[in-house]
Amino acid sequence: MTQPVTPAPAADRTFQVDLRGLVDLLSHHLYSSPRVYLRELLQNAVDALTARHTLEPDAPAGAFGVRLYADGSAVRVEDDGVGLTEADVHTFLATIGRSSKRAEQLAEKRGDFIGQFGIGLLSCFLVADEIHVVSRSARTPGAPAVEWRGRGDGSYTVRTLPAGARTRPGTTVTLTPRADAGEWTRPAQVHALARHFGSLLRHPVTFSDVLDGTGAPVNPEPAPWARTYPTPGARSRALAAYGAEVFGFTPLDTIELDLPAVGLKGIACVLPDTVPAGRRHGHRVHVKGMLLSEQAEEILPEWAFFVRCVIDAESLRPTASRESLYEDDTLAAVREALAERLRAWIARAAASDPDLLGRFLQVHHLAVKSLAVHDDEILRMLLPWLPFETTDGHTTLDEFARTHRTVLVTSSVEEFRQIAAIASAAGLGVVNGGYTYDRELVHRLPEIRPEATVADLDPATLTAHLDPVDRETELAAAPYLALARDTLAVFDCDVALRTFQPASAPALLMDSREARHERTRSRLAREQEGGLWGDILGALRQEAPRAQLILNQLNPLVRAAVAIEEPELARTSAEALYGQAAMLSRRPLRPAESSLINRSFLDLLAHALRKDS
Ligand SMILES: Nc1ncnc2c1ncn2[C@@H]1O[C@H](COP(=O)(O)OP(=O)(O)OP(=O)(O)O)[C@@H](O)[C@H]1O
Repeated sequence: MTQPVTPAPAADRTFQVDLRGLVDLLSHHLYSSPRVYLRELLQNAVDALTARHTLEPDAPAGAFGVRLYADGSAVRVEDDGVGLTEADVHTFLATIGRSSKRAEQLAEKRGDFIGQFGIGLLSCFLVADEIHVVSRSARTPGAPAVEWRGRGDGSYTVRTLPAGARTRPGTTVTLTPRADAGEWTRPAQVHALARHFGSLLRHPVTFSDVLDGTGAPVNPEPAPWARTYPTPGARSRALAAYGAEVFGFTPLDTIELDLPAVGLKGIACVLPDTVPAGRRHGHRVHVKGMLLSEQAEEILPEWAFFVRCVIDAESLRPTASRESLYEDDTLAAVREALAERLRAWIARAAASDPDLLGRFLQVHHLAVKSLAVHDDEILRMLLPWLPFETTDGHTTLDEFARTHRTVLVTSSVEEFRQIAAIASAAGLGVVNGGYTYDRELVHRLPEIRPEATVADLDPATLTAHLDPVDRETELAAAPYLALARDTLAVFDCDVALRTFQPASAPALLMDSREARHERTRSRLAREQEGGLWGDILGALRQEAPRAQLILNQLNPLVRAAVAIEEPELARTSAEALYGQAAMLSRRPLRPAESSLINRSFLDLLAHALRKDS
């Protein structure tokens, strides 16, 4: 008997990490641009100040700060923050993915800090091969100052410094940029980046150009919404000026945003120009003053594409790259609350500032229409004010409904073009329902104006309402109509004679897109007769609806045409009437139609010249 083989216990092993590869991956592939190294250094310094203030709660607000220095050959960031002991350096600085900001025994809450992942410092390898840190801990005042040098290959050294090396608590990080990173580390650029990322930071930050000895505060003033102003007018002018400075346009209006629950403040700038529907703009998002993203889309719903915002929030969570926000419940609630704020602004304008509302709708009616389709409240507030194309020109629906008890609406722009002139001559009020949202919105008018009636208008309905001609005229015109039908048979077009206003319109071409598609399909089925496609297309066949050319008996040209005796000229005149009516409908012409228009024009010209000679 053979003994069962007992498998040897599996040995526990540990992943091997190629440090150089890991550092390269995190530092080069997480961030969008090398410039973020400065944001990460500033953020670490600011987080260290936050920890220091928690440690020394009685210290005055501006007691601890951050100082940046650059001279073209080095960038130095010095802070009066909480600092590090040698043990801290091993644990936090030298361990990728370890962050002091997650440690549970901390008095501060994790939410007090901007950082949390323990990888931000690696971004320094985007511009330098070595990170040099000197630090003294405020938590352990007796501990000596410590020096750490971390290199891009994953190696590092630590040593304690002599007692006099750094007397005050805090940390200094020095980078010696690589030759290829000069663009990001020259003094003027460091200053510009510090202002870009740090202009709203709440701790004092200064910049010094060591070469020319100049220095300047990076964030000399609080955020514009945190300042006090002599009057409400001065406040709104200052906020608009700030919007113009950051976005490069003068806002049509500036909406203040304030959500105390998440410590969010900021402004929404209403764009002064139309934006293509659906195109979303990025917003500038600061967290605890630090600029995280200029292109954050996620703080507002899609319909809000008529504003760009600058916000500063306490409790939104950035992702590891820091260039977007975590999609969590807080973000969803913020989005909802900000949307509510924009709605309230629209409601206020509709209720009490018709001038502002008019300017807003002139530019953004498309955005508002897309919003009104899904939002009953906006629909109720704004539908009467929205502009539509109608047989009375461009007008608001409210105005239009006042003169037309029954509002007729077409389902395509083409149909509107075909029948607008005739319908308005007959006293009918028609709205062009062919543009996105328009037909749907017009049909909802009775919800807010119960006295209004809305009905669809299609070409067939209108044709039925055109007056027939008397029997005698019909008989006299029969030969011409037969010839015209024969000439236009290639376009599947019937020809009829009616009387309608305006008399100046010689002919109407009644056709719809569906009818044209149906005719194309039938034609293909005929061409493919017998084949697989012929069977399939044939099975789908319906009675192919025909186009209709309706000639206007009231029009002098038509009267002259039906009396033409010369058959060639009669054919040409029918073609010319068809071509003119097709052009008036402004739909794209088929190649056969374009050549028909060409041919009939040249024939008529030749005829006229022959007659004159
Ligand atoms: N200026 C500083 N002062 C004190 N401690 C610092 C400073 N800079 C870095 N540290 C320490 O090094 C740790 C790692 O920093 P790093 O920037 O890599 O990550 P983080 O800030 O914790 O998180 P994130 O990756 O989200 O930025 C920090 O948690 C902190 O303990």
